[in-house]
Amino acid sequence: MIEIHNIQKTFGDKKVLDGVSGVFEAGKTNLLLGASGTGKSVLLKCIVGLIKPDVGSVTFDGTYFTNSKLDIKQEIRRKIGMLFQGSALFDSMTVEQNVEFPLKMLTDMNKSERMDRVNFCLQRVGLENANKKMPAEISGGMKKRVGIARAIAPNCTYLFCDEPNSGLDPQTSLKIDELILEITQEYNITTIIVTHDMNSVIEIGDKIMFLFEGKKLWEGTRDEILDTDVKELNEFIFSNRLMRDAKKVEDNSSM
Ligand SMILES: Nc1ncnc2c1ncn2[C@@H]1O[C@H](COP(=O)(O)OP(=O)(O)OP(=O)(O)O)[C@@H](O)[C@H]1O
Repeated sequence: MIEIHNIQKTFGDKKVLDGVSGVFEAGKTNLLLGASGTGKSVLLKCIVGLIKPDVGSVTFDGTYFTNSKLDIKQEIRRKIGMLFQGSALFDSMTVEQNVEFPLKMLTDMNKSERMDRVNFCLQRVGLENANKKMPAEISGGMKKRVGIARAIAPNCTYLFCDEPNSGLDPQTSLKIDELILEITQEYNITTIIVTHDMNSVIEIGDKIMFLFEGKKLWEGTRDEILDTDVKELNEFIFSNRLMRDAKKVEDNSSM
């Protein structure tokens, strides 16, 4: 479980995060939802320690992270897996070498242990025959799978995904969402996903935090989101025609 308390961040004269608090539970897909520029990525970076918040704290399973000593931070960082926008694979390395990379950096496994783990993770994401391929030779969806395999390779306790569906077609997006959900539940990972994709909300939104202009305006589950009376969230959701149609169907069936 990750807890954040009163996170505030200002760049120049722009207050990007204005006192955001919340709890992200283990074994659940926790979504950070909001329009472009509303502070989702900055919040994610504050949580993982890539940006230092001006005010506020983050704890990982009760261990205080913000302002902690380096060794405590490093211990927590070892348990963090990251899936970056665009996958961020190393282009000069094979798929296998990409997944092996964090094991070399973060563990004292020997070569054969590393290869066992690489093969296990690649199999888990459905890529058992891609070991020797280069990133340029595989599709966007496969790259995301390699990114997920790399993120979970060191047995992560916490998984952060920054817009995992960016650049993917709807069908592939759904498969990636399902894979993240399955892995989260199977290994009881605390997963935080930055997204503005309403399909992901409906498919995998165990818990959703809606950010608007740096503030948390709403939180709840995918079952609650269509009935919200928060004006800004309604405007965000129903700017999507499919969502308007889904709401009509829901309203008609409850009449
Ligand atoms: N390092 C930085 N220095 C100055 N301003 C920044 C920095 N990082 C982010 N910002 C600003 O903070 C605001 C929020 O950015 P952020 O990337 O968190 O938005 P977002 O909600 O993730 O948007 P998107 O969905 O488009 O990725 C933006 O106005 C952005 O320009």
